[in-house]
Amino acid sequence: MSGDDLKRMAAARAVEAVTDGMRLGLGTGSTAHHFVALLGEKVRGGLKVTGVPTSEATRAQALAEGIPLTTLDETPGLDLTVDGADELDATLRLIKGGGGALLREKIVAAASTRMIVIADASKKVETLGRFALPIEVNPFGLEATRRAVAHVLETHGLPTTLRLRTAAKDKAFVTDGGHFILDAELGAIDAPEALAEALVAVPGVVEHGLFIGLATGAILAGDDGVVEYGTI
Ligand SMILES: O=C[C@H](O)[C@H](O)[C@H](O)COP(=O)(O)O
Repeated sequence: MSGDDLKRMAAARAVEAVTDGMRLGLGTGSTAHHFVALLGEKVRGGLKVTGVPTSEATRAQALAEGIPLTTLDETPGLDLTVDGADELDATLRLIKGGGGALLREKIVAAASTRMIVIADASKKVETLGRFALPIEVNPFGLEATRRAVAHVLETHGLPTTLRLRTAAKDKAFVTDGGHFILDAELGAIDAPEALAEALVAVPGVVEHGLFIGLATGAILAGDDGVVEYGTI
């Protein structure tokens, strides 16, 4: 089975957890894309939900699918967010932001009673850090912020190389919020909670891709089938 088939399989299981009247956070990325497409089919079949998209890309997809949308200003509390992840560990700590949507994803997940992660089974790791940690920063003072972030990494015994994420033609990638992303190749993050706290304390850091205490369940699809963790 292809990786994309596995993502769709995980998304299909998550759609089963959606019930009439739910206020949903709609994730971003290739796995969440399957979820939004499958949810759209259900909505066209009569399911009544409202969604808050976590990116402009997901907003456009959800609108095309006919999914009614709301905002966190109109609807500050959500029942369930379904989103992909770049990595997750056994305690449902995540790295997210490979697609650059981490800030809105984290705000939406934090506003949700439940968050279900959907992914192919290859995303599960023993120790977070194989995937480069995205750190979203304000463009103002980029070099000073980069130095301060490198210092935090050094004090946590981690590699300090930070790569400014680029888009087409070597231009800096710009998030939906107008920020840049520094990707940190860390290898293994032994103390994600401490690192998360230290990173948000750096002026200029808007958010980082460590999602801790947000996911309440996970659906992972592998060649042997679907495995669920936590509460679905
Ligand atoms: O910024 C992007 C998000 O955090 C995605 O949910 C994450 O990168 C996983 O994406 P995918 O499902 O495409 O692997």
